[in-house]
Amino acid sequence: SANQHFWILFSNGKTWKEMRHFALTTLKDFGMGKRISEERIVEECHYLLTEFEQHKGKAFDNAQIVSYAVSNIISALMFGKRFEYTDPLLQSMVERDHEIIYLTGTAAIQVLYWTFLIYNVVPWLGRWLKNWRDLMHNTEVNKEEMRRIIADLKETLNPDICRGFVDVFLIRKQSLEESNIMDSQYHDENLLYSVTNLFAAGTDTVGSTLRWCLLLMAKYPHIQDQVQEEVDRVVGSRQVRVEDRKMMPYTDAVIHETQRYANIAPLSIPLKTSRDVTFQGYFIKEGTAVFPLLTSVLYDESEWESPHTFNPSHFLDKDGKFIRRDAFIPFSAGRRACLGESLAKMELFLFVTSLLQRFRFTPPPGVTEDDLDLTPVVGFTLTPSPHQLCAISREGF
Ligand code: HEM
Repeated sequence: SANQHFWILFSNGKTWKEMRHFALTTLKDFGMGKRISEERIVEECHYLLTEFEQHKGKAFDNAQIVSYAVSNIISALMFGKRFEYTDPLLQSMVERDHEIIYLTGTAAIQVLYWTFLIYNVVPWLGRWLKNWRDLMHNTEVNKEEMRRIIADLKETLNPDICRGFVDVFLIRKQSLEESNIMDSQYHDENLLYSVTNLFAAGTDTVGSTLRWCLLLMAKYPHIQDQVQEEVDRVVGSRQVRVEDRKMMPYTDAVIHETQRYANIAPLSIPLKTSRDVTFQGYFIKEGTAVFPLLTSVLYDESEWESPHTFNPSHFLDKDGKFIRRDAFIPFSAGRRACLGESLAKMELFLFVTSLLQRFRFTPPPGVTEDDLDLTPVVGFTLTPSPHQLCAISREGF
């Protein structure tokens, strides 16, 4: 069934509980949010910077390369290895994930249109069916590629050296089979879904947030000035580290404000009520599908001084110290909240600071800051419209 394509993201009950718990503990064992993932991200930053450097200050679209770098962080956790940016397998995985996320969004949105705009059914139906077919096709190819990678890992499995999430899963599966436990959740399909889900959830989200941040820096050069002043003062020309963050309230505020303003997962993920609830005077029966609109919180007029403006001061007090805000919930909240939050935050901080330490981001020649368009492309997530930026090497680097 369609549901099966979506494992932790779109499953419920026993499977979700067991798989979420397994994913969380295994990823933590492999250093999600800890020093070891910091090392991986730092290593990946070097590859990414080299790639940006090669454009020698000329304008280019950074979408693909940013996704490759981010995808490699998940690969490291899943498979214990990174891919070269020129590897066709990496390129195809990233491209297909991207399309799946876009097509899922258009499919969901078009279903809504379909329900409400009955008059338009005929023209929409054709487009919708085509998108649905593309989505199913991409999902199949994606699964095929993952199956191959998993098969390779299975062949070279050595219980003494766990390379990543996939190995842990396979070893758990083997030992359950040896104990004749038949009804476990540790079977090939769940492994496949968990790996594809973690890629889907962890690549486009971080990649598009990073790209929003660079675009916003190019659009608002006075804000970029302040980040770079802070990076130069606190980090200088050495490698940036996660522990630097507490000394960098302005940069931290800029990253938080990027996440708030970019609002990349406006609908979060559809959930089901686990019991009857009354919300704002409405009675909602147990088992009803609900879409938590994160936009309504991230752009709440009663919470934010200027919700529709990119304004890092939302996260700074009058002395320039970083302040947490309760209405900052880009990762959603509660039991189903994002499982990768700690990893995502670490990636964003290290990638953003490393890039701004080395490069000045500007619009292409002949394009003004005002011309840079902040209208998102609407899929399941909101990504920046296709654009080019110059990454100009800063003095001393
Ligand atoms: C800027 C980056 C990210 C943002 C904004 C983000 C946001 C979200 C949101 C809004 C949800 C839905 C929560 C809900 O339904 O209440 C979610 C779920 C999830 N995210 Fe993330 N995410 C990000 C990065 C990541 C990363 C790096 C990973 C992988 C390690 C990840 C893995 C997941 C998973 C597995 C779920 C499903 C959890 C469940 O249903 O139990 N995310 N994320």
